Amino acid sequence: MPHDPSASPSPVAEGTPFRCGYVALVGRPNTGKSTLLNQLLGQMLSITADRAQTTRHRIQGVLSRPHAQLILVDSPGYQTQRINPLNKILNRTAQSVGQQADVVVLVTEAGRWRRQDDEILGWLKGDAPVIVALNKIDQLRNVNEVLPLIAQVHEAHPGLAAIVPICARNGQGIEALLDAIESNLPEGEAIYGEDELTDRPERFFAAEIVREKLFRLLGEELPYESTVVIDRFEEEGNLRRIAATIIVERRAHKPIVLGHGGERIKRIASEARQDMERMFDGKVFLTLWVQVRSGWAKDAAHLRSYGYE
Ligand SMILES: Nc1nc2c(ncn2[C@@H]2O[C@H](COP(=O)(O)OP(=O)(O)OP(=O)(O)O)[C@@H](O)[C@H]2O)c(=O)[nH]1
Repeated sequence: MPHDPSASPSPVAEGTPFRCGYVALVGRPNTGKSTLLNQLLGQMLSITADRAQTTRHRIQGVLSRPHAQLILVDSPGYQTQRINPLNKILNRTAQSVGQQADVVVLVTEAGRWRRQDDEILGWLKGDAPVIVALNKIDQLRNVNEVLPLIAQVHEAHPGLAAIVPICARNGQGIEALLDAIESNLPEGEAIYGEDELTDRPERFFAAEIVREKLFRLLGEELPYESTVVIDRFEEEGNLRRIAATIIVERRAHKPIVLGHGGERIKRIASEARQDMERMFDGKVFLTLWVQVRSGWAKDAAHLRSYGYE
């Protein structure tokens, strides 16, 4: 809406503007991305299943702050890094992530700057603002040891939005990192309303874990229009009984997901169950089905037209 200078200023114009956008964590293996994500997860909300499953992003959670909504997304490179040669992945990550995210956080290690870190930064140039998180500062003898590295990275990559030393394991520096991310997000209203967010993320994560296994084990064969629905999620003490359905659009997709003699679906189920047991810290009985439901993708396309993706 055009600004009318004669109108009395809105509260937003007077105060801090609200910011909202997609944030991606990238980096070479073992730098602490998962640990950082877990550190953030404690503060994050998840999205109700319908909305999350319309997307090609893997949304990991939404962080609501007084003046910002941060939507953490996974990058394709991050998802596939275990089944692809490193360079191909980093390249792919860098190529796609700038288009996917409004802010990119390169997670690397304070004591171990590598040539690959420079390469990733080179690839990321020109897209979204990039913040470098120098992780594992607890491994330094003295935290001031990080200062020369900050100067060095700053000189080599003057376009960086921020360089923030952190310890993903104990949470040190995380607030500063969040502030840096927030100030680099575009101004805009929250994408997710309160009614779309839940503070009971387990169900959501169960679906996400199955989706991740599908992605990892099917790779290029993964039918574009597939989704995962949690049919049942029951807790009995430390045991969770979870039933999930992988929905595909065409009959021909079903054998791809099942694999020869059902081998693939068994592996998806077994790996997903192990991840869930780790995440939920308890026993999991997982039942997995594959169902053909023509037409569901049209609904998804309809939801996408709300502007998501
Ligand atoms: N000392 C220390 N170790 C950390 C910190 N953050 C992560 N680590 C350790 O670094 C190792 C790798 O951490 P992950 O979080 O799995 O790293 P990642 O980048 O997700 O790894 P990939 O999944 O291989 O890409 C683990 O052993 C973590 O415990 C930290 O702040 N300090």
